[in-house]
Amino acid sequence: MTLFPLTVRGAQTVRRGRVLVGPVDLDLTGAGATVVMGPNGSGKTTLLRLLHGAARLTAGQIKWASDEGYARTQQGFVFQRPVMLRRTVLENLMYPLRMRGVGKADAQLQAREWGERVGLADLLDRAAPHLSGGEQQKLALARAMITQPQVLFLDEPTAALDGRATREIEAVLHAAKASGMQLILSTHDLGQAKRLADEVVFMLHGRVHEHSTARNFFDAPKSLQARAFLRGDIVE
Ligand SMILES: Nc1ncnc2c1ncn2[C@@H]1O[C@H](COP(=O)(O)OP(=O)(O)OP(=O)(O)O)[C@@H](O)[C@H]1O
Repeated sequence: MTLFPLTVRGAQTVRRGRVLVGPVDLDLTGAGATVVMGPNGSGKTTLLRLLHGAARLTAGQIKWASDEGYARTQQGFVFQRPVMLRRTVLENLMYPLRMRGVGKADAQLQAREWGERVGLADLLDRAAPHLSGGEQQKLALARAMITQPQVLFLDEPTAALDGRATREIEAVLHAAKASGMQLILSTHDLGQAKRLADEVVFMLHGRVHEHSTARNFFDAPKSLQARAFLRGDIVE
């Protein structure tokens, strides 16, 4: 069962009388990687959380093509700052599988495989909170992917990382895309957006300002604000 298209109509989230995001209308067809861009405070994180069902929808609708319960099991989320269990890397990787009733031996086997895939094979017995920032983010990525969700949300997944860790994480994301996983990620890193995006959602003041193919967005942005943003100017 496919989750796409995702249909968003008049979606809005309000906190203490202030509109954080919306109203947003958006149709995502599952075209590989959707990169959400925009200046600080434009609502990227809130939009991702809304689409994932982690932020409360004050008005409007967000509908996946499949039923809601199934859609929930088919989504992973990687936060900007990873949240680790105070256990070993292996146990962190096994956790989502065990939660879904996978047997211990099988979970361990898959956890080892995924640990290897993201370059953590030598650190499986290390306490997760003792990993470096880059290692923790790789663990968070593997832990979100281990259940093989159809959609993976990533909120600035490499914001605090150096070039090498960023490259390694992007390699995992390219492999995920190639395997058919849909990515919806926010990033400040223009280079990363160009490397990963199939389409771009450009946010401004809590609204979707532009939604187009990556090629059109980077080569011929429609709005003045998007052009200014791509030039590195301050956009208000
Ligand atoms: N829990 C909250 N309570 C009140 N206001 C919030 C909350 N979370 C976010 N906001 C506000 O909502 C707006 C959108 O924030 P959001 O974090 O979604 O933007 P962003 O584009 O991800 O920003 P950045 O690039 O700085 O991470 C901002 O004005 C922010 O201050």
